[in-house]
Amino acid sequence: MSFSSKIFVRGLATSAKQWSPIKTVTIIGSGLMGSGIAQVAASTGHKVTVVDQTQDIVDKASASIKKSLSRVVKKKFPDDPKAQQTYIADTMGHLTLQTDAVSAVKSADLVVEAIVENLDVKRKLFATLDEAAPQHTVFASNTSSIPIKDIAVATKRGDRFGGLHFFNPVPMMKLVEVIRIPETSEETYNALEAFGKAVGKKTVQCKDEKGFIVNRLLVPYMVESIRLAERGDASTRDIDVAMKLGAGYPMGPFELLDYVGLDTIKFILDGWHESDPTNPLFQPCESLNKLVKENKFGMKTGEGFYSYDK
Ligand SMILES: CCCCCCCC(=O)CC(=O)SCCNC(=O)CCNC(=O)[C@H](O)C(C)(C)COP(=O)(O)OP(=O)(O)OC[C@H]1O[C@@H](n2cnc3c(N)ncnc32)[C@H](O)[C@@H]1OP(=O)(O)O
Ligand SMILES: NC(=O)C1=CN([C@@H]2O[C@H](COP(=O)(O)OP(=O)(O)OC[C@H]3O[C@@H](n4cnc5c(N)ncnc54)[C@H](O)[C@@H]3O)[C@@H](O)[C@H]2O)C=CC1
Repeated sequence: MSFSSKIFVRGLATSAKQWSPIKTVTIIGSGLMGSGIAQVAASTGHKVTVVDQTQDIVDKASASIKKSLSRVVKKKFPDDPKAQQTYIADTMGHLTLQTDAVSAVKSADLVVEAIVENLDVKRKLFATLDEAAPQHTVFASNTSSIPIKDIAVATKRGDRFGGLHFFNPVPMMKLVEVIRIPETSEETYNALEAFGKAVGKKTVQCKDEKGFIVNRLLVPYMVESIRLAERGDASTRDIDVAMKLGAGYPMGPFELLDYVGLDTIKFILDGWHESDPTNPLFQPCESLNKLVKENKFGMKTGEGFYSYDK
C-alpha cells in the first residue's frame, strides 16, 4: 500500500487531529535527543526501533529511557505503583534497540535522525537509508542548526523529507517545530505534523531558515547575555535571577547555556557567522570561545559558566 493511499483510507475513519499515518518509527542516534524522542514515541503506542553505533551506547540509552520513565510515572500515577510499572513495561515493550540502521528502516513509516550535528555524517547516513527504506518512508532530521535542504540533497526523496525539531528534555518540553523545504509534499508535511501531535506535542510550522523559530531567537539572546556579563553590566547569577523572575523563564540564560552545552552553542554560532559574517547577532563571543577551548562545556563536563558536581 502506498503512503498516500494509507492516509486517504484511514483518514476517512478517524479525526485529523488524533490520527497519524505514522505507526512504525525508526530513530537513528540514541543520545540525549534520540532517546527522548524514542521514549515519547514508544509511550504513545508507536512501534519504535532505535539505532546507534555500538551495543554499549544503545544499552546506556535503554537505561536512560527507563530512568526518565520512572520520573514521568511518579507524576502521572503518583499513588499507583502498579500503574507505574505497567506504563514503564508497556513503553519498553514498544522499543527495540539495535546497531544496524539498514535493517531498522525496512518497515519504517518514519525515520527520525538525531545523530551528531555534522552535515557530512548526516548526508552519508541518509544516502544509505534512502537505498534501504521503502518508497513510502518519510525522513526527518532533528538538526538544531543545519539547513534541512542541505541534508535532504543526499536522498532522492525530497518530497518525503522534512524537519522535526524536538526540545531538550524531550519528555518535558511540549513543542515540536515542523520544518518544510520547498520539495516537501503536503502529504509529508501533514504526516510529520500528525506524528508531532500523536507523541503529545504542540506543533508549529516553520520554513527552513537558520535556527527555525526557537533557536533563531534563543541563540542571539544567549549570546547577548554573555556580552552583557562580559561588559560587566551584571553578574551571570544576577542575569539568571533577572530572567527567571522578571521574564518568567524556567532557567536563566547561563543555566540554559550550561544545560545545552557551550560546545553546541559555539558550533551553531560559528556556523551561522560563517554563512552570514556581517550579521551583528552572529559575531563570535570571546568568553564562550575561551570556555570551550578549556573544555568547559557546561553540565556535561562539570564546568561551564558554573561548576557542577559530576
Ligand atoms: C538554545 C540555543 C541553541 C541550542 C541548540 C541545541 C538545543 C536545541 O536545538 C533546542 C533546545 O532544546 S533549546 C533548550 C530548550 N529547553 C529549555 O529551555 C529547558 C528550560 N528548562 C525547563 O524547562 C526546566 O528547567 C526543566 C523542565 C528542564 C526542568 O525543570 P526544573 O528546573 O523544575 O527541574 P526538576 O525539578 O529537575 O524537574 C522538574 C520536573 O521535570 C521532570 N523532568 C525533568 N527532566 C526530565 C526528564 N529528562 N525526563 C523525565 N522527567 C523529567 C521531573 O520529574 C520534575 O517533575 P517533578 O518531580 O514534578 O518536580
Ligand atoms: N542537545 C540538544 O539540546 C538538542 C540537540 N538537537 C539535535 O539533535 C541531534 C542529536 O543531538 P544530541 O542527542 O544532543 O547528541 P548526542 O551526542 O547526545 O547523541 C548523538 C548520538 O548519535 C550517535 N551517532 C553518531 N553517528 C551515528 C551514526 N552514523 N549512526 C547511528 N548513530 C550515530 C552517537 O553515537 C550518539 O549516541 C543533533 O543534530 C542536535 O543538533 C536538537 C534539539 C536539542
